[in-house]
Amino acid sequence: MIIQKIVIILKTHKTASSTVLNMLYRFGEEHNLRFALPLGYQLRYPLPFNAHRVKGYRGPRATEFHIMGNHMRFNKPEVEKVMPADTFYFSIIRDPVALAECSFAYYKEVAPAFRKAKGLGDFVDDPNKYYDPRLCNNHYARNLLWFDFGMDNNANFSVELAQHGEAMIRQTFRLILVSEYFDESMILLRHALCWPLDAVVSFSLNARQQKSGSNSVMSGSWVGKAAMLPNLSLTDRQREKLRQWNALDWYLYKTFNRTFWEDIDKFGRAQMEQEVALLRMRREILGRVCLKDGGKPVEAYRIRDKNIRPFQSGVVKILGYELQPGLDNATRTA
Ligand SMILES: Nc1ncnc2c1ncn2[C@@H]1O[C@H](COP(=O)(O)OS(=O)(=O)O)[C@@H](OP(=O)(O)O)[C@H]1O
Repeated sequence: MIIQKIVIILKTHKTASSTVLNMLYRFGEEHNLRFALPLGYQLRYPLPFNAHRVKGYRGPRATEFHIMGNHMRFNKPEVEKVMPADTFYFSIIRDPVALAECSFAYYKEVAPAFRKAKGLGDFVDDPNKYYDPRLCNNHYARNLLWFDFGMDNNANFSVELAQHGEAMIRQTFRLILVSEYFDESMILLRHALCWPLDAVVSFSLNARQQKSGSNSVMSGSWVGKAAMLPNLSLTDRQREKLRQWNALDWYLYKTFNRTFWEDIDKFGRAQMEQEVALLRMRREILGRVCLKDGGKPVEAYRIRDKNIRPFQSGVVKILGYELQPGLDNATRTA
């Protein structure tokens, strides 16, 4: 089996995709691979991807890139101009309810549909009161996965449409990972790419600080702002309504979740358990070596090295890691 070095991840939003992309960056750097990076901010998102947004692009297949993974709205013909024909396409999905919670918290001030809603529950009780499909950035509020895959997130749900979208995805993407089963996803990915286990060991990035009062990393300044946190609590009925509101995403999630477990059955459940256990062990060892306080994510201001502080958006805090002091350079950059 040959190590696959030419890959694209369609970096869907709020699905743990930054954690995955970070691994691709690490693998690419180790193997001297060339990245298709955005010319400026992002790859034209939320507009459909255009090859000219890639730094160093000089026409169809003029420059061979190995890895592409920044946020984009998928647009196959343009992607094919940048990436070689034997590129391995994959992506990652997340339960639309969890995705909506994360998106609401993160894009509360960015998506007009979320801005006026007091909480996610209010929003979903009457989404049409808040949601105008014509307004920029409202795609964060409805069928965000479907949108990122390049399709119309405002289309009315029908089984035919959903199946058509599914078929388009299957035609191009060899693997769809599932955020809720991140470790199992990493094992499937590493086998599909013939990568060593250590290439898929990672620490979760972009975690959102969850609740006030429940976390030992809380600080005085944070407690003071807790009242501004968006209300994300949902009843079972509201969860169901969220699935209906995001019916296209819900279809994708159910369908590809099924395929994911079929793939695991083909791989072998026992083998999967063994590899997941190994992966977790490697992560724990690395955490003890590299991260302070056993690797517990902390608020950005606690991280002394400003270069590794996580990007912040909205009113929720995005957590990062404080490195173990005194790491030698080789360990630090590995
Ligand atoms: N390994 C792993 N397993 C499960 N979940 C994980 C993992 N890594 C990141 N995350 C969660 O993914 C959310 C951030 O997603 P993204 O990195 O895709 O966000 S972004 O679109 O790039 O801004 C964010 O979710 P929330 O915490 O619910 O906001 C992260 O906690």
